[in-house]
Amino acid sequence: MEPFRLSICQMMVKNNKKENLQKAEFMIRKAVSDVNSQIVVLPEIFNSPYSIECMEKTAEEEGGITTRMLSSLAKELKITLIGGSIAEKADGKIYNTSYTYNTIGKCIGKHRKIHLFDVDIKNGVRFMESDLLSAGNKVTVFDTAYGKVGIAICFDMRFPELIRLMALQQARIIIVPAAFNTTTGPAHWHETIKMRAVDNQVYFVAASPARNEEAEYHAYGHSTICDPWGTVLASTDEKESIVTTEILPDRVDSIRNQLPLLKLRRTDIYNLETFKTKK
Ligand SMILES: NC(=O)CCC(=O)C(=O)O
Repeated sequence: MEPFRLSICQMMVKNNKKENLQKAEFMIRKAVSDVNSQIVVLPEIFNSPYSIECMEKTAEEEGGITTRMLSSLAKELKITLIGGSIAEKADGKIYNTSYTYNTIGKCIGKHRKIHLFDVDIKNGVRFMESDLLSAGNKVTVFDTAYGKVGIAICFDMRFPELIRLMALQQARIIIVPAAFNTTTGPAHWHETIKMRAVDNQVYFVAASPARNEEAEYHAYGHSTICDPWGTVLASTDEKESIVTTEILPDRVDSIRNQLPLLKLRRTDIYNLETFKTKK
């Protein structure tokens, strides 16, 4: 498969949905016009500040203003657009949901965050997503023009079993719209990205918003793209920027052939199981 370019738009998210949508559009267009990216990725909750109050206010149904914009941009620019995530209203509940659109504007992937970020860290961050959000219950892997892609959202990436399941379902690129913070980011962000890439021999793409010092929740930033050998191909600091790299899809096979971790698992001794979930 041919190499292609992938960009993360590490955008500054403000307390104004319309401005956030305009900023996302501006940065997506720039990633395409400046570096000709074929896959463009937005961060977690890109149309609203990451807070319970703001997510509740900005939540929208599928087919609302945000997903319409994502679909039409993907179609116009002929890109695969991983639309970060938004607060999605459905069935009287609210989910943290990521939508992916292909070059004809069709939704080809939808992931609802499975692991809700309910933490209380001494002298650090306290966040209770479950005060508002319901959890998704599906592992999300789908076909794209660039091979199979798996999507997880932020806290999901801390659960190695989930990412391994994606690799076992043939995902070659794992893309994670995220928003770590200034407590857990410096401690765990870089290591987690690297280990998930190395364990599963996948490209691992973690997209954060830029840090807004005026917001209640301070995102860590440092959007990063790591290759299947654990080499960081591109990264940034906490400021607004576009992070781009070239992806060589054949590198996944090359690394897996030389160091056949997935093949050498001892599934006679241990295995991973998934369960049928309630709707
Ligand atoms: N939005 C999130 O899920 C935050 C996850 C996070 O910061 C972490 O440390 O994990």
